[in-house]
Amino acid sequence: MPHCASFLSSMAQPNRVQTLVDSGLAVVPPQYIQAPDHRAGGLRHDAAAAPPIAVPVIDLDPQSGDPILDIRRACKDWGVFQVINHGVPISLLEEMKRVGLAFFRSPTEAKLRYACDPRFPASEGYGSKMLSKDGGVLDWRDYFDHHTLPESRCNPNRWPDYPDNYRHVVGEYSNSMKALAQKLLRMISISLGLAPSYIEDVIGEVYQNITISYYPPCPQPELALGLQTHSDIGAISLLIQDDVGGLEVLKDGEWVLVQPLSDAIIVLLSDQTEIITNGEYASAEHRALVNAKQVRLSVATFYDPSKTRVISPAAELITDRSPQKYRSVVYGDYLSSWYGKGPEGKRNLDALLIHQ
Ligand SMILES: O=C(O)CCC(=O)C(=O)O
Ligand SMILES: [Fe+2]
Repeated sequence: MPHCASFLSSMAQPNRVQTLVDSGLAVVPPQYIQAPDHRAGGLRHDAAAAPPIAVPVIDLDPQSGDPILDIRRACKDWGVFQVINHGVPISLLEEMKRVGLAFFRSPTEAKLRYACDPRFPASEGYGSKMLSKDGGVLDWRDYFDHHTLPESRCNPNRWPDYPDNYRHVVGEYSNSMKALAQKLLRMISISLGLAPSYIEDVIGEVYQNITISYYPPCPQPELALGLQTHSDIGAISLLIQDDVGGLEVLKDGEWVLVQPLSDAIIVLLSDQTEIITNGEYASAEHRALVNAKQVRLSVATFYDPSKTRVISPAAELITDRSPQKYRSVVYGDYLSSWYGKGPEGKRNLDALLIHQ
């Protein structure tokens, strides 16, 4: 029975936002409508409304001076900054976005060959719903998640094989992001007076995931979010975005748009860095807005500890004036709680707070 067969195949293929949009949707389905106090009102493309404050841009070129002081200030005041002259070829940033977009522009059946397994959170591949819990508001986003490090979990055969150079580009991009994350974590450790390798030593063997996010145009952008408010879970995230704009970070209670800069890489401090630094540097709360007209694409590289690592505040940063703020946590436990409950701002980090 054709009717039955098509019903079964739609059951087997979880919805993607892009498929909904391609079906000619004029309104946002109820599962994607945010509660009124979570709504962003959509992306305001209003040239006159230049932000009164902007996310810091730090030049990493050693000829331009010592960036450690700038990094300290940006980590303390923002938890997010953009870096330029970072050593990663701009052509590689462009190529990474280009192959990602080509994958999302390919036919649905071709994309579904790489569908992630919806039974497991953060499973590799093409997906849309990130959290394992049911009933939460859904993000207006599709994604492709690649497991890139350690080598034992990296299998490029599970990545798209088109365009021809897709797998090669992701491999090169992974190497470049690893080198940049190591450089930044060393600078961040130094900026706190810790040994340069301090944060890397706590993290242990690195787990790196590269997630391409694809945000289709949204018929009612004022009602939905591309990605709900969250801070990233691991140690540090490196993000590139196209020129559409939509990433916002929370700064002193105000949402600030991260201005797209084609040669920059956005650095977001994540929750484990907040714990290790005993709250000296807080992880960045951020969200992604959608808009009615344009597709938006970003590529996030997450640099995270191994699941068995115990993450604790650095003893060197605990003093009488700054007592221990967080309990220690096994990273794998933190991860399970996050994927089970969802972010809701920073609730998973708040659960570790030691109340003085
Ligand atoms: O698309 C963006 O700008 C944000 C992506 C992000 O925050 C994430 O993947 O965790
Ligand atoms: Fe994020």
